[in-house]
Amino acid sequence: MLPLLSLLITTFYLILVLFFFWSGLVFPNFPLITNNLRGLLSPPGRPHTPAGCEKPLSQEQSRRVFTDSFPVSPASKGAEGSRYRHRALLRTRNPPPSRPLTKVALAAGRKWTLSAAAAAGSASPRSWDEAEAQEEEEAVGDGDGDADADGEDDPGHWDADASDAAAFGASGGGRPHARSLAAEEIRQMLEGKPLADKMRPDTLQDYIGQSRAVGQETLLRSLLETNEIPSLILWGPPGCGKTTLAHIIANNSKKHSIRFVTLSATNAKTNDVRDVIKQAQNEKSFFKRKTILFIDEIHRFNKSQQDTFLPHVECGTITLIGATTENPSFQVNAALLSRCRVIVLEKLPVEAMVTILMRAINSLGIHVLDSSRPTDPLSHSSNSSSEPSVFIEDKAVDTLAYLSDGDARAGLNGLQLAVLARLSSRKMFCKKSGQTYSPSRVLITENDVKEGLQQSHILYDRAGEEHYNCISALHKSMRGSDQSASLYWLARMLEGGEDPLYVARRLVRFASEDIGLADPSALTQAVAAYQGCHFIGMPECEVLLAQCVVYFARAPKSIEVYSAYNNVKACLRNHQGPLPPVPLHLRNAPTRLMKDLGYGKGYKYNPMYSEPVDQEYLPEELRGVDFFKQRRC
Ligand SMILES: Nc1ncnc2c1ncn2[C@@H]1O[C@H](COP(=O)(O)OP(=O)(O)OP(=O)(O)O)[C@@H](O)[C@H]1O
Repeated sequence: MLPLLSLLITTFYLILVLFFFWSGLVFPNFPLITNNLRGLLSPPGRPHTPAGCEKPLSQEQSRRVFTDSFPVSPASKGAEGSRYRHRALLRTRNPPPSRPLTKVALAAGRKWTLSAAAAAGSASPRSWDEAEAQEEEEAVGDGDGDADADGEDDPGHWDADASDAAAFGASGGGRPHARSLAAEEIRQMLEGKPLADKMRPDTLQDYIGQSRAVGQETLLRSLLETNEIPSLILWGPPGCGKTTLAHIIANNSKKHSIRFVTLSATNAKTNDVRDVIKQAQNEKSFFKRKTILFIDEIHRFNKSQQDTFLPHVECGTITLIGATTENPSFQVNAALLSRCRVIVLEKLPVEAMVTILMRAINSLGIHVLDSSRPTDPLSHSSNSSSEPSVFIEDKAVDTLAYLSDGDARAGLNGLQLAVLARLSSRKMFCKKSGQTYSPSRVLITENDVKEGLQQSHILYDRAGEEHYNCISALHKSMRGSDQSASLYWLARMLEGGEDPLYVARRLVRFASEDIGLADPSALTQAVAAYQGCHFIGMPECEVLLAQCVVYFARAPKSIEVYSAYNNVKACLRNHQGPLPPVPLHLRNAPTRLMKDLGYGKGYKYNPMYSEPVDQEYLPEELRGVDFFKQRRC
């Protein structure tokens, strides 16, 4: 009886455990893995069709899905990341029939075309949209880099980038005309994910500019090509391509079975880092698999968090790639810095910006209008298509390239906003008129792109290095009596959102440090400007600061007091032993006792003398020292 009972209990528990595994409660990936394991084990003649997949997967695809089913990093949110990849692979097999035309469909070597998509009507559009919405949520929740660097991107999308580049000659700066697309199609393509993200290149061939860092002859390029990735700190202004370079390295390393894990210092905790390191150690010891850890905005980790990486970078458990907009000499631990190669990425030059913008414009199917040929595209009726074509002035592209100030993200997103705004306003007009829509063409002008960019092109980081760079440039321009440069740096800070009181405080200091007694009223001016800023605030106070800055640039300069005072400070700091006592005759004697002790004795009260008074004011041992002439005492 007893053995039967224990057999029953054991069987019950076994069923319970199996149920938990199967339902994914204990190990959320289990159903996914078993589903795909079936595919892996299925005989070559009978390819396996996983749930949700219209067509059967080949054995190789099943194998990829199977291995990808395991969580690889906390950044990929474990099971969620693998589900994402799973769906992504399904997506390549089952393109959504209802999905609007994406740039995938525009490029040569496209994955599917509009008509092909329309023909493949069996997959449920509803479930497809739901899956996509969920994926987008996950991508937002995980942070940008997670999705990108862990290989969780939509393969259809990213694969298309490479073919886009091939189709449009991405590295060339020319402006080939794109295939005409209807405005509505373009609008749909632009909605959702930012254009900058959609256009992120996958390969070094598509990575524009930055030739000093990753040009043909550079060491980094050869290291990347041979997949010998050293620990790196990528330093450069926003939107210059740091994350993109990491994304390219990630793509490359995946081909060589190297794990690439992404964390962002804005939301990752020390424990997340520890988890990654632990996993990297396991991978290294059990599977001899390397791990590259990409930390976006590494400067946001404090010194002790940065210390966590040190021993693991040192012993090669992880290869660290950090991205920062801040000067790493100040923001990254010296010990960590000495173990990494610092790659300085620069603001993208205008030509590179034009190339990047043209790649996007072409992929959107927008026509560039040559301003040297004065034709009015709006006056022509549309061609064969019932919808209008979209045009952009070539000078609008140039302006966008100039104004985005080397920030490709600002440029691409500015383009996206300009096009969307133009297309939406056209739509509104149609609604108001209440008439049937008559086909016309849409032109994006220079003004549209300026509005699209708005203020975002002014590069100014109030909390970071740019703040110090600009105030230093202002100070030096005033010292050098260059009034135009002084005004320029002032405006650059104020337009970038700098606190006017911060500038005013610097002016108070400048009045004494650089003008000093050459024009003592400078200090009055500066204090008045400070108070004026305090009273009226921005934007009214900008002219107060401008007046003060120009006054200072024009004023005579003297550092006499400033340097003499520095000499005194140096004298005090260098003094050996106890400081000399205050001479008795200079001491005040408010009480009888003090008088009896000799305080104030022999002091000559100057107003009582008609002649200059011969009296010592310095301590005995400093007699005769002139701080205005000599530094040593
Ligand atoms: N060198 C480049 N070639 C082609 N496209 C680029 C390049 N640099 C940037 N881009 C485009 O600009 C977008 C933003 O670039 P990225 O995210 O790499 O900037 P970043 O330097 O990491 O900026 P941040 O410091 O603000 O994170 C990319 O998605 C890509 O579309």
